[in-house]
Amino acid sequence: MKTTAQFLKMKEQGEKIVMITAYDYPGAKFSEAAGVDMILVGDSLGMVVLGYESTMRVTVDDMIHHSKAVRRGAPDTFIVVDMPFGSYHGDVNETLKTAVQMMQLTNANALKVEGADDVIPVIKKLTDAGIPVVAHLGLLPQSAGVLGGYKVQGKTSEQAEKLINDALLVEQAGACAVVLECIPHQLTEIVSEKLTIPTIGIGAGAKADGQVLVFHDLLQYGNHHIPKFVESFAHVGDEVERGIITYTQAVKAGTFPTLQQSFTMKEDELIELYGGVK
Ligand SMILES: Nc1nc(=O)c2c([nH]1)NC[C@@H]1CN(c3ccc(C(=O)N[C@@H](CCC(=O)O)C(=O)O)cc3)CN21
Ligand SMILES: CC(C)C(=O)C(=O)O
Ligand SMILES: [Mg+2]
Repeated sequence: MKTTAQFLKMKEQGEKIVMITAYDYPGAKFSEAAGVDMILVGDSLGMVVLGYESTMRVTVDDMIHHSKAVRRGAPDTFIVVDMPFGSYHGDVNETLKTAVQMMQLTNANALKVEGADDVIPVIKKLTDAGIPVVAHLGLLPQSAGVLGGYKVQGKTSEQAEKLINDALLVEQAGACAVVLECIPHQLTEIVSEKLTIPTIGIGAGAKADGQVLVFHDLLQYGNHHIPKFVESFAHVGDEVERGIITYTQAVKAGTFPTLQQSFTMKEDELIELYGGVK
């Protein structure tokens, strides 16, 4: 398993960091086998796995449940778990308790929190308690209600300046990496140069130190809206659809199962049972 120190070294040496989200045992297993550097159990699971319209209804228990499965599937990969909406904005001691519970029950390597400002003390508190924290700036899905939807962030010089400053603040607070979501590529380049810790981009261009994509987006698994910044490297949904349609047709037509997929009783046992009549 890679460590935060190794991620720093990868940045120094210009080796890209590959991150993918995973939400269950098989997804984690495939990801580890493919050799990704980090897995994120994202609260995006609320949308792509649980069918909610946003990430706002995902709970700490949801995150723990899925993260445990991911750890079982990827025992040797660095796992980051999202703290969900509302779980880190109360009293900072309460947040630490929640964070400790998430770490202990899931055996994750780090937790991720969205934003700067009020979240800076949280990053400090968790880091001081020994919990590695990944920060998340730019488009903050947990604040979409306030930001006015899933919109690109940091397009004006003023917004960009605030984001650069926030990035420096989360680094100072102790963050071990920072996710940059949906910002102009030029801003990603500036932030990545200014920081010592690695930047992981999503919709943030090529200059981030690493990239992250949602499992179901990059594999096109599901019929959800796929954001513009995604490249789909496979079309798993088409295969799933084809497979289930074919199965349905086979059962209806009586072509499945055949003797090949059946269990057979020996002839003498059958004679015993029916007196030789089938
Ligand atoms: N399936 C999925 N993929 C994600 O990357 C993702 C989630 N869900 N849920 C949580 C957040 C929300 N994210 C999103 C979702 C949609 C857009 C999107 O549609 N953006 C518009 C551009 C908006 C603008 O014009 O500013 C697009 O056309 O891509 C962006 C980020 C990223 N995260
Ligand atoms: C989009 C990524 C960075 C995330 O936070 C998630 O998947 O929840
Ligand atoms: Mg998230």
